[in-house]
Amino acid sequence: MAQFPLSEFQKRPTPFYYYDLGVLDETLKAINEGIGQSPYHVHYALKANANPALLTPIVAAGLGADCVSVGEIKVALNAGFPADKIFFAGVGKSDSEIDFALDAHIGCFNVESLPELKLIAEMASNKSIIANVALRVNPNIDAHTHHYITTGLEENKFGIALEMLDDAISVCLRQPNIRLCGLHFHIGSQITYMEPYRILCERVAQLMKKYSAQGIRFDIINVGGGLGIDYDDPDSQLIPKFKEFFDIFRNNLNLAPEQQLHFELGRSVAAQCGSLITRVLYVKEGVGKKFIIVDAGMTDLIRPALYGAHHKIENLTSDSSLTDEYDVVGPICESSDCFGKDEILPVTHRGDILALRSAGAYGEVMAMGYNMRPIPASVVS
Ligand SMILES: Cc1ncc(COP(=O)(O)O)c(C=O)c1O
Ligand SMILES: N[C@@H](CCCC[NH3+])C(=O)O
Repeated sequence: MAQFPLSEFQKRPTPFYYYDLGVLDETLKAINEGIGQSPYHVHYALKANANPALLTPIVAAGLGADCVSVGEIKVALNAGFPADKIFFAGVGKSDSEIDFALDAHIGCFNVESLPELKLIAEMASNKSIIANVALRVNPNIDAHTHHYITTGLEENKFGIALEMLDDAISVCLRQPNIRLCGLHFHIGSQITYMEPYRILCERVAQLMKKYSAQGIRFDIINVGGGLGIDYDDPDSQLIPKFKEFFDIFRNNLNLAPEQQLHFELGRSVAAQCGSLITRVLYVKEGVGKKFIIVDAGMTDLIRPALYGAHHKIENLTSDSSLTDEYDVVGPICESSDCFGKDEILPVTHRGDILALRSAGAYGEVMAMGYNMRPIPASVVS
């Protein structure tokens, strides 16, 4: 069971994000143990959570940074990620973002289209520098996850279609200011079923074979992120099974000598160390149901409203052995502002403190000010 500093919580205004750095440390240890002696490198996807309190231990554990905006690159640099371990992904990098990233000498651009490639080449040439580039390939693999967070299908906007990869590679080889260092893939997020990763290994191996026959070698193969976590029962698997995940690649993808395999993990690094802590404002009787109205809303944690996601809800203060059934809802003027329907919880009262678990990833970073609400604070221990 997760431990919460409850007396500390009771003194604070709610809602706020709480991060347990002990859980994060265990997670980072499991990542490094899972990698072992393999030539694998994990880049933490800052989009999951860019809170500096989390980034400090992530830098210390030796992870690189996967960024999707200049804002994230700046946060990564401030947190101490070495520039050459910062990779810049994203389907719509603006001119000013490319300009900043070139000047910062980041490690690599994960390029998603031919026009973007040509722009980076032109801007690098104007600065007389060489940009490292990995081409993001759309491998047309179904990740069997929520349709909003699947990214590796032809119908998705991401990456360069397999049919166009030859063209993109020849553009790279012709451009003196581009150094083609890798191929990049990312098939989706919250993937709990490992078969799509095995299929990805097959696709990668086919491409490596095809291009090595043409004398083209990639220093880096980047297979993206996506490893899912257990939202239903976080305590049964607080630390994701990283070794099993890396083993899929160990068993299905033979790297060439000196070749590195890169991963961009976000959710599996940050989710389980975080909870959204909220107070019960009212317990309201409806027709045939009871509502727990809490002071956190979809503005603080949007995943339930956006994806129909469910975060485990725990009442941290009730000591009742009796339970009741409730819909747990927030104060926002939207019917989708609902954290759980027909939740069985200990009998709950005004003032009780609830934890919405597994909220360390895509929680605080996605908070917004709708209804003129403040962005929640964060507390670490
Ligand atoms: C290109 C890319 N890399 C890495 C990630 C991180 O994914 P996750 O948080 O599922 O590990 C994402 C988000 O899905 C992404 O789009
Ligand atoms: N924000 C999403 C995942 C998107 C991942 C980024 N490509 C979530 O909360 O699950």
